Amino acid sequence: MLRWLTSGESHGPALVGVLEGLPAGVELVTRDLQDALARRRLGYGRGARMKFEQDEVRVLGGLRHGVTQGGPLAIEIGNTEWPKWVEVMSADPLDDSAVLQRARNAPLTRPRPGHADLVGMRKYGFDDARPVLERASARETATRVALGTVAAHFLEQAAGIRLVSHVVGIGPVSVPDDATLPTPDDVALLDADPVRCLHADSAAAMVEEIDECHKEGDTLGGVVEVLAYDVPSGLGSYVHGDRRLDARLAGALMGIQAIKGVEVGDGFRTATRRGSQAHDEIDRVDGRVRRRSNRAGGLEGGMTNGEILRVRAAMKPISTVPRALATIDTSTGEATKAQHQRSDVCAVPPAAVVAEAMVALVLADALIEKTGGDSVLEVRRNLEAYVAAIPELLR
Ligand SMILES: Cc1cc2nc3c(=O)[nH]c(=O)nc-3n(C[C@H](O)[C@H](O)[C@H](O)COP(=O)(O)O)c2cc1C
Ligand SMILES: C=C(O[C@@H]1CC(C(=O)O)=C[C@@H](OP(=O)(O)O)[C@H]1O)C(=O)O
Repeated sequence: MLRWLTSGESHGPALVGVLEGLPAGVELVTRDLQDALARRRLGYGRGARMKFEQDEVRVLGGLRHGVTQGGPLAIEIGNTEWPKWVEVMSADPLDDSAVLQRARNAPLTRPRPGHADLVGMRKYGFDDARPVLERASARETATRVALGTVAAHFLEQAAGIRLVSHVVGIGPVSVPDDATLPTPDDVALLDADPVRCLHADSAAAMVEEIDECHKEGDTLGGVVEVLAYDVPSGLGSYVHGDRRLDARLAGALMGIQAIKGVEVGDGFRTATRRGSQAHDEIDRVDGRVRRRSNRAGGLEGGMTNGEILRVRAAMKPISTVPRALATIDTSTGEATKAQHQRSDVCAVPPAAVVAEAMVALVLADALIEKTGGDSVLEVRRNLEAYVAAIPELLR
């Protein structure tokens, strides 16, 4: 079993991620994590913080001389904004009243609609939204990307599985259904595109939509897609709901801040079709079992079926709307406008990178579940034995 946990606040000293259950022998260097984190910072429409903050990565455990050791992998990502927040986020009490009176330390009492602020204050008994927003913030997704990068290295080295993510919609602009799917070889091209989209006309229209929205003091959401290539057939299971890989992928994707819907394969579009147009007919071509289409997105009965795995996640528009939304002041009960200092206009491109990381973690867990194994070599050997044992007529 592969488990992961993250800790840390948006403006605290650092975020920390722990990955437990990873086999030994995964080759990885700190630079790989830095590159993946840099990819998460890309994207047209991100706010000021992305420009002046860096992700300072340090591997604290589980990696030696560029190879995982089988023990929990611990990764620290320093918040370079920390020096400005030392007082606000101090772990120990502040006892100097002058310090407490500084504006930055004042309680936040104008909860922002669409954020965790209001309910978090009720639930955890705070009279200040600060502790709520610090942990609810999507800053935490940096840790997920770091952990997901480790999982992706494992998947490729143990099983040849490779992933790629891209943006298929921003606001009202969507990539046409028949657009060519990107492959893992397109990652550099996707990184170079401001909205992580290879369909040039759609990408241009998305940038235009972001500019328009920015001018009007508004925000945008969109849809991202993750593709996994060369996934062996038989990861996940139909035998119980919580073992279905589609359920596990949906849970992991819905666990990302601002994700409000998940589709597997053609997803909601499948519901509008007749059965004859909804499924992927089975054929035998050159002695191999093949599908005539991949509407199911590589998943049937909660298991991978050997086709390209394809999942989408819908992100709601950024909640901190510059043209501030109505709220109440929780210290007076009076009507006011929600607190706002700075924010992204659109964070759909980075959400694609985060979604890819979550899919990598779930697939890595499912692969280890199928093969067992304490080292990359053992996982590979077990996977090869499983595949070799599939009867010829089922291959
Ligand atoms: C990569 C990424 C960046 C985000 N940036 C912002 C932001 O700058 N401002 C904002 O209000 N929300 C941002 N969000 C969304 C909020 O974190 C999220 O809406 C909030 O925590 C409430 O959670 P919920 O939308 O899942 O209910 C971002 C989300 C992601 C995935
Ligand atoms: C810091 C990141 O994203 C942040 C996510 C976020 C939110 O509310 O989720 C709000 C913004 O932070 P702040 O309120 O400090 O400007 C984003 O910049 C990041 O992705 O690294």
